[in-house]
Amino acid sequence: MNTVNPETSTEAATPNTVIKVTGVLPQENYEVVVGRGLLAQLPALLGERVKKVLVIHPRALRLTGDTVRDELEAAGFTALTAEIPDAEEGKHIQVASFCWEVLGKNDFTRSDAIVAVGGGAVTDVGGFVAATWLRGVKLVNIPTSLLGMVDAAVGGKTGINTAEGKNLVGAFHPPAGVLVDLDTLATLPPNELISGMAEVIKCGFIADPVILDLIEANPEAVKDPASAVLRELIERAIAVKAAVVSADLKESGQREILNYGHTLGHAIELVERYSWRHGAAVSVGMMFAAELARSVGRLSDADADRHRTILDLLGLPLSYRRDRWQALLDGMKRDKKTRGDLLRFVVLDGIGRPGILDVPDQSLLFAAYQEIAS
Ligand SMILES: NC(=O)c1ccc[n+]([C@@H]2O[C@H](COP(=O)([O-])OP(=O)(O)OC[C@H]3O[C@@H](n4cnc5c(N)ncnc54)[C@H](O)[C@@H]3O)[C@@H](O)[C@H]2O)c1
Ligand SMILES: O=C(O)C(=O)C[C@@H](O)[C@H](O)[C@H](O)COP(=O)(O)O
Ligand SMILES: [Zn+2]
Repeated sequence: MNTVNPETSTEAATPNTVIKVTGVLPQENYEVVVGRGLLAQLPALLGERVKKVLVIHPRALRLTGDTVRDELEAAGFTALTAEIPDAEEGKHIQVASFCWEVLGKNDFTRSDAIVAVGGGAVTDVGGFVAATWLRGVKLVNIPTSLLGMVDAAVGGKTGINTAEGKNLVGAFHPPAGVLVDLDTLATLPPNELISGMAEVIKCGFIADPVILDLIEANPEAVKDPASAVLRELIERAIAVKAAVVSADLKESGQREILNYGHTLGHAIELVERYSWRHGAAVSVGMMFAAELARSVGRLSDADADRHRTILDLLGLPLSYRRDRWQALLDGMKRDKKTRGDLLRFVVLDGIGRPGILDVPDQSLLFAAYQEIAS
């Protein structure tokens, strides 16, 4: 990891960083490369057996998608693009079906590949298409949002939404590699960068307190896509995620900690019909989890209050509508961590000390919600 003096420095001349993800099977091992100008690495990542590549990208990133296709064509691949609806609209069964149709009509075989280029929504649905086409073909992720870089493109969770909730259909399908090209952040809207910071902060709370210290010391530098401090945060967050998924790819236990703030967060996204950014919803979800942990005596006042301080410092939301409690509760019941009637939450016993809280008593949840409701 490139530790830097953050205030003024940029990271433009920093060499690429490689973070390894390991698994039980050989195909679960891959590298996340962080740097600039990384497209040149794509042909080697795909390998010589791959002849055809489908580049899946959102409409909003047509230029980037076309650039990737052209680079692949120049390297001798047959490359096609599938342009899909932007953001959460893309995480839909009809979009997956459209991609399957393109793959079928163009005779994609098991030795061909998919490259997902875009934010987390695109790597989620592109990954789902890769996981399901012929029961699994090679996938390379090129995340272009901060959230995609630090979280969605890494770890092999792929999926789509259904009318009942977020990510309810999906598969674990690790990519063959992830190219985190920091050049792509130049065009990312500021609110999307802030949304991605919520997942970075999540990694700080569950595993790496240095992340929190860096943000508190440099609240402006973290919003600058060229800053050295942002790069260090990206690498630290990826390192947290890589370590967790290397230990527990299929979420049989430890991986649940990456869901910190998501039980309420996903319910807010559903209630808001996906008009909220994922990171914004997770921010409120972390506030809720902190209040819950405080209320049962697991988290100190100081550590719970630090949630408010740091999320507020970046302008992330801290509260949600009081009158939506019942709808939120209904949404939370469909969370994947739920077992029967038992709602389960990732909570902290301290910064960097995540655990699970089983909640059979809904009045406990309601009381904690009152602390963040507006
Ligand atoms: N699979 C996982 O482990 C995992 C982890 C975290 C989040 N997610 C999922 O990721 C999604 C959120 O990802 P997101 O925040 O990247 O949202 P997103 O994919 O909707 O992208 C956000 C917006 O930014 C635009 N965009 C992306 N890169 C850009 C760029 N470089 N320049 C200009 N515009 C750009 C997109 O087109 C979109 O409009 C959610 O669906 C969430 O559930 C998945
Ligand atoms: O990788 C994981 O595991 C996570 O939980 C990361 C989350 O940030 C991400 O939003 C994930 O998609 C949530 O997964 P879900 O299983 O709760 O749908
Ligand atoms: Zn998330």
